[in-house]
Amino acid sequence: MRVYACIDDIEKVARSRLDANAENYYSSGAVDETTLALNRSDYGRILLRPRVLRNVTSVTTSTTILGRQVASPIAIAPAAMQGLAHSDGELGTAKAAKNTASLMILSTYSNTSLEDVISATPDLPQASESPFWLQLYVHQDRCISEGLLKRAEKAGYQALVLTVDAPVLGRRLKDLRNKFSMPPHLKLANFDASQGVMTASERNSTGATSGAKADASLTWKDIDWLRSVTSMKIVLKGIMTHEDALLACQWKVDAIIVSNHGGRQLDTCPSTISILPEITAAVKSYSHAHPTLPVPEVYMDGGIRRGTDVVKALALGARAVFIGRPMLWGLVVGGHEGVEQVLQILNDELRNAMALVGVQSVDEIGEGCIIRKSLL
Ligand SMILES: Cc1cc2nc3c(=O)[nH]c(=O)nc-3n(C[C@H](O)[C@H](O)[C@H](O)COP(=O)(O)O)c2cc1C
Ligand SMILES: O=C(O)C(=O)c1ccccc1
Repeated sequence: MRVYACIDDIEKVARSRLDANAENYYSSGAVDETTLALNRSDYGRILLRPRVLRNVTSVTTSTTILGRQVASPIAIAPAAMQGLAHSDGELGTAKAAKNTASLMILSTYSNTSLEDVISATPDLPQASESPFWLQLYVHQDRCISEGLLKRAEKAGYQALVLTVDAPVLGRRLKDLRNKFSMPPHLKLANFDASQGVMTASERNSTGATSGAKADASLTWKDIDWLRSVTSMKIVLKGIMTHEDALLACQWKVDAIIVSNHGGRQLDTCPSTISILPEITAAVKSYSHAHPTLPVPEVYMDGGIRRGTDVVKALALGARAVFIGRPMLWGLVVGGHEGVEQVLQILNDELRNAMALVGVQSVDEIGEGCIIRKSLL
């Protein structure tokens, strides 16, 4: 396939190839798209400090995520309905995850079943090597979600990622105007028709009021319910305040993802990079107060488009970052090869930025690498 210089070049081509329905669904943020824009522009307010003469002949990006060795701190965020991007859908993304030894979170609302995603990578040595986590939207009928979790555990998923920022769906104006709906040739492959799982369009029209099948009644107590039905590790996706970060510590979840859902949920909430320091500080203070207790790992997503963005996120305390739209753009331009190229470009840029900042390993990336203007 064609070789691209950067993620923005891939995005341009991908967006021109999609029909308006899919292009708008993928690119939109909520309402005025204020948060969507901040997720990008706030990286520009953090500057990098190049340290020199430090021997950077062997820069490595390898790290661990929830104890699993990975080649890079850059991982794949869950995104619904990847069949809109490419006929391979989630199978393409899964293949790219395998080929690049990256971690991938599969969305509840995938067009490929969670079992088929795992079988796309049959040559993994053992289930514990599986690079897959499952994102969960809890159904009003809890039995349906329990069934999904049992299937995921059996198939070899290592963690469940509970998305906590979407009790109702954000108002994406273009989708409302287009009356966005999933094309009839696609299915929500983790469910069968009798389970009454809504399509995105149904959720759009009902999500803010009543009748949606996603369970808006979820509270912190439901973490105990999740623990009672699965032994997978638990990750909360969508934490944006220090209060909720502390609650996540108290509820002993394994990890949190600082995320505002790519600016698609509550518009005018802050960018993730601007709120990350507040979250990592809260988790650190909990850890100091409870030195014998394990604390959640902190990851983030939102607006990562450059290797330098990754350095900034790691400098502010994230252990890993997830990419949403860039993965979708890669899938559009080249199926699994396109996603691989996206990961390749970001990892090349990350290694380049690390060498120029003067560090050889991700552990060396810290506050000393950046100059932070006040972001709020
Ligand atoms: C088209 C699209 C679909 C998404 N679907 C889901 C989903 O099913 N579950 C979920 O937790 N997050 C979903 N997200 C949010 C992403 O996981 C992630 O938080 C966000 O895309 C990160 O921002 P970025 O796109 O700027 O990288 C979706 C995002 C997009 C753009
Ligand atoms: O579009 C999204 O961001 C998303 O998370 C979602 C929610 C419901 C159905 C499909 C996707």
